[in-house]
Amino acid sequence: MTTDTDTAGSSIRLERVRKQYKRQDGPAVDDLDLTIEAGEIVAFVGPSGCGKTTTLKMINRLVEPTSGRIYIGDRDVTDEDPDRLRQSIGYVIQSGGLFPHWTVERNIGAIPRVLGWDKATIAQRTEELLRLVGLDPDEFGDRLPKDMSGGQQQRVGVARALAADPPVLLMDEPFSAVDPITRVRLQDSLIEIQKKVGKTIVIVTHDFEEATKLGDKVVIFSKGGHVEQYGTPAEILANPATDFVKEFIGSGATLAQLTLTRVKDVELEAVTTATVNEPSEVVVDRARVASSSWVVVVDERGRPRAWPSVEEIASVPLVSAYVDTRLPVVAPSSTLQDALDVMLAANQGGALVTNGEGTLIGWLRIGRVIDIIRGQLDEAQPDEIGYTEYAATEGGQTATDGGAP
Ligand SMILES: Nc1ncnc2c1ncn2[C@@H]1O[C@H](COP(=O)(O)OP(=O)(O)OP(=O)(O)O)[C@@H](O)[C@H]1O
Repeated sequence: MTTDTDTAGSSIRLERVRKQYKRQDGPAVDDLDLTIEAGEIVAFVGPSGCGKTTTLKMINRLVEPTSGRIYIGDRDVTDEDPDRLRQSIGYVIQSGGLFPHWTVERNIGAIPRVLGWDKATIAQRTEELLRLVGLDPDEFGDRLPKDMSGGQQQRVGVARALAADPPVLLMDEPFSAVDPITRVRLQDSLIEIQKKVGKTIVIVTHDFEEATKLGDKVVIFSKGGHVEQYGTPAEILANPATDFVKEFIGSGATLAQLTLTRVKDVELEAVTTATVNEPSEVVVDRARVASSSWVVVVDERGRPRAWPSVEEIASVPLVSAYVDTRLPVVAPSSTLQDALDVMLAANQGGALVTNGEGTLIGWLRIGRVIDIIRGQLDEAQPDEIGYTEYAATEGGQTATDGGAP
C-alpha cells in the first residue's frame, strides 16, 4: 500500500460517505466528508449512537458504505476486496479480541501467516512487536490470553494489529474495559509506540479526556455522523464551534484543560536512587546530601522497584529487594490529570516519572500539580463579581439597608 512521505502512515479520505442500515429510519452516517492526515492520531468522540463506530468500520469495510468513496493514501479502496483491505489495516477492539486458544505468538503472527511470511521472519517480527508494546517475549510468547491481565491482552492486541506493518490502525474503544490506572499506562504506551511507528491512527472513544490526550486532532460528531468540530484539542477547548460542542464538552472543559498539560511540560524533582543490597548507610548519606526524605530503589536498568523513606532504608543494613507493585508511576506523555489520579489511587503525595523504557527520570510532587491546576482554573474562570462587590452595587442591598437577619 502506498504511504505518504515522511511517515509510515497513509492519509484517509472519506468522500460523501453514507450508511443506511436496513430497517432504520435515518442514516447512521449521512454524507460525511472527512480527511485524516497521514501520521496523525485522530480521535472520534460524540454521544452514543452518533455513528462513530459505523464510520470507523467503514474504513476497513467491516461495514459496507451505502454510498460515497473511501481513499487510503491515493488508493480508492471502496471496491477493493474487503479481506485484502483488512490485511493492510490494523484493527484493535475492546479487550484485545485475541483468539482465546492461541498463544500470544500465534495471535500476533495471524496476519503474517495469511500473507505467507516465512516462519523465521514471523518469529523475529513477533519478538520485535512484543518488545515494542512493553512485554518480554520470553515471558509472554507462549502464554494463552486467559493467563494475562486485561492490560497485557490489550498490548498483545496492539502488537497483533501492527504485525504486517499496516499504514493505518483503527482502534474501537480499545482501553474502555481496563481499570483507570492501566488505561493511563496503555494510553502512554500508545503515544510512545506512535512516536516509533508513525502510523495513521483513528481511535473511537466515549471519553472526551481520552480523546484530547491521545488525539493530535479530535472529531466531535453529532447524530448521523455529522461533524460538529474537527480540530486540535486546544482549538476545540478554546473555541467550541457550536452550541452542541459547548454542551458536549460542558463542565468537563475546565478539567479537560488539564489534559493539555503533560508531565513533560513540568519541571521534575531530582530523586535519590539506590540499588538492591547496597549498604543502607551509604544510601542514607547520599539522601542527606541531596536533602531527600525518600529514596527510589531501582533495578539494573534504572526501573523503579520501591520508594521507601530514608528512615525505612536506615532500619535495615542493606537495601531490600522488595518490589512494590502499586508504585505511582507516570510517563512524560501522561497528563496532569493522569498524574493526579495515579497519586490519589496510590495514596501518595507524588508520582515517579519513567521514560518509554521504564527508566526513572524524576518525580513529580502533588503540590506542583495543584499549583498548576490552580493557575489554570484562575485563567479559565471569567472574572466574577464577588459577594461583597455584588452587595455593594445595583444587585444587592447596601449595608445601611439592614443586612442579614
Ligand atoms: N448493525 C446495525 N444495524 C442497524 N442499525 C445499526 C447497526 N449498527 C449501528 N446501528 C445504528 O446506527 C447508529 C449509529 O451507531 P454507531 O454504533 O455507529 O454509533 P456510535 O457513535 O459508535 O455509538 P456508541 O458510542 O454507543 O458505540 C445508531 O442509531 C445505531 O443504533
